[in-house]
Amino acid sequence: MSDRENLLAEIKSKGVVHGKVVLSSGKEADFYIDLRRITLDGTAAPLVGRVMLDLTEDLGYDAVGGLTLGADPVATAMLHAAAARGRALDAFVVRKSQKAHGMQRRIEGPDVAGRRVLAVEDTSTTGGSPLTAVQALREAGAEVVAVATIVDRGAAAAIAEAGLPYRTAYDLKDLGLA
Ligand SMILES: O=P(O)(O)OC[C@H]1O[C@H](OP(=O)(O)OP(=O)(O)O)[C@H](O)[C@@H]1O
Ligand SMILES: O=C(O)c1cc(=O)[nH]c(=O)[nH]1
Repeated sequence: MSDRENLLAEIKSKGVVHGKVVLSSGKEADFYIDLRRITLDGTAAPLVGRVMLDLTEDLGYDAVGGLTLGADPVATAMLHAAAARGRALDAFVVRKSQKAHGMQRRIEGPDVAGRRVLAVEDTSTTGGSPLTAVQALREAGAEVVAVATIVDRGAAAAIAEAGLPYRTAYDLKDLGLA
């Protein structure tokens, strides 16, 4: 099986939780896709790195990250998968608010100013989380080339409205949820 097929099987078996939940946006849903159970899983996380690199390989970026916490292990999986392929790819973490002490940074990691960066998420429903990261990255002087998620739950229109390309490895149909 390919990495993409293997990762889909991992998500279906370990990441989908059925039952009433309140989402980040405040909306209610009948299922939750808990991708922390995938991006922090020793078998699935390396697949995440390779699948997300393959999905975005034509985009020409040299740093990757997004809004903490969901985006963080996606970005580091990509960093390590890129290193294994001989490619130097930096990661960064966008804080939900600027740190009040220490370096007082909103974006942690190597500087992103003047660089082409990819904004990632584990999953997105409204686009709100990746677009918050995009705004912070643009304020920091980065050029955001696109947004990419592992599983899309419906964020395409919001991301297109922000003028950005959007890539997703899987949608709800792939998971048998739509
Ligand atoms: O904002 P949306 O585009 O609709 O996407 C949904 C968000 O919900 C989850 O994070 P959550 O807000 O639960 O926070 P966490 O990453 O800190 O767990 C997920 O990781 C996305 O960031
Ligand atoms: O919209 C969300 O908050 C959300 C949905 C989902 O399936 N998984 C997740 O982590 N967040």
